[in-house]
Amino acid sequence: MASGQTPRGAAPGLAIRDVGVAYGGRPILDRLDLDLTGAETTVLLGMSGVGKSTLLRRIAGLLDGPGAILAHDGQPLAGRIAFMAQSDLLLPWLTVAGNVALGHRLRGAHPDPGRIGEMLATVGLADAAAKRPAQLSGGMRQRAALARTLMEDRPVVLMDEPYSAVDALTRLRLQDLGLRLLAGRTVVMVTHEPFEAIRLADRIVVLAGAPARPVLDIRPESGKPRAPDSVEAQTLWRRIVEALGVEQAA
Ligand SMILES: Nc1ncnc2c1ncn2[C@@H]1O[C@H](COP(=O)(O)OP(=O)(O)OP(=O)(O)O)[C@@H](O)[C@H]1O
Repeated sequence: MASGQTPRGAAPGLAIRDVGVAYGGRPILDRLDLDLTGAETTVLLGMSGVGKSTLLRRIAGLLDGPGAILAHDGQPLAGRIAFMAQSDLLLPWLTVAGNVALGHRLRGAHPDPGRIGEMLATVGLADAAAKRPAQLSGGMRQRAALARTLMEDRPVVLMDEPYSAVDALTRLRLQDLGLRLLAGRTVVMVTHEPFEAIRLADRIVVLAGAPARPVLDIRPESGKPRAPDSVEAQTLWRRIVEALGVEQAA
C-alpha cells in the first residue's frame, strides 16, 4: 500500500462552533454550528454563492472571523489539514514531481523521492513526473493536484470541487481514485453536483440562505460508491434538489 493511503494519525472529527464570516459587512456565515464525524466524507452542496467555499476556507484557517474550528480529539488542528482548492493551482514552471513535492519544499523539507514516485504511480502519473502542467490533460492535472494533496498525508482533507474540470468518465475514475485514497480520512468536499454527493458521501449537508445554514443533513444508508439509478439514489436526489430550492420538472 502506498504510504499516501494511510493517514498519519487518527482522523479527528471537527467541531465548527459559532462560526461567522462576512465580506464587506455582508455575513455569509453567522453563528454556524456543525459537527463533522472523524474518518467520514461530508459533502457540502448548495446554490452557487451560498458560501460553501467560504466555509471550507474558514475550516482551513484561510479566513478570519468569529467562532472556532476545533478537533474532537482536543488536539490542535494545525498541521493536520490538507486543502485542495477549486482550481488545481499547479505551478506552471515546476514539473509534475516538483508540484507534488511543493508543500514539503515550501516548508524547507526534503521530500523523499521514493515517496513522490510512489504517489505519482498511485494516481497513474508515473510517466509524467518530468512533464510541466501545460503538457497534461485536465484529468491528469486533477490527478497531479490529488497527488499533491495526498503527499501532505494529513488526516483531514478539504476539497473544493476537486473533480469538476473533467469529462464525465474521467470524473467517475477520479472519484473512485479519491474514494480509495482518502479512505480513513476526515474529508469535507464541496460539489455542485448532487449525484457526485450521492455517489461519494457518508453524509450530505445542503446549505441555503443568507447567512448560510444547513437545510438538509442526511446519511445515505448503502455503502459507497452508490450507483445513480438505485431507488435510494433517486430519493436522495429529490430531497437534495428540493432543499436546494430548485424547481423540479413535473
Ligand atoms: N473575497 C471575497 N470578497 C468579497 N466577497 C466574496 C469573497 N469571496 C466570496 N465572496 C462572496 O461571498 C459569497 C459566497 O462565496 P463562496 O465562494 O463561498 O460561495 P460558493 O457557495 O462556494 O459558490 P460557488 O458554488 O459558485 O463556488 C458570494 O456571494 C461571493 O461573491
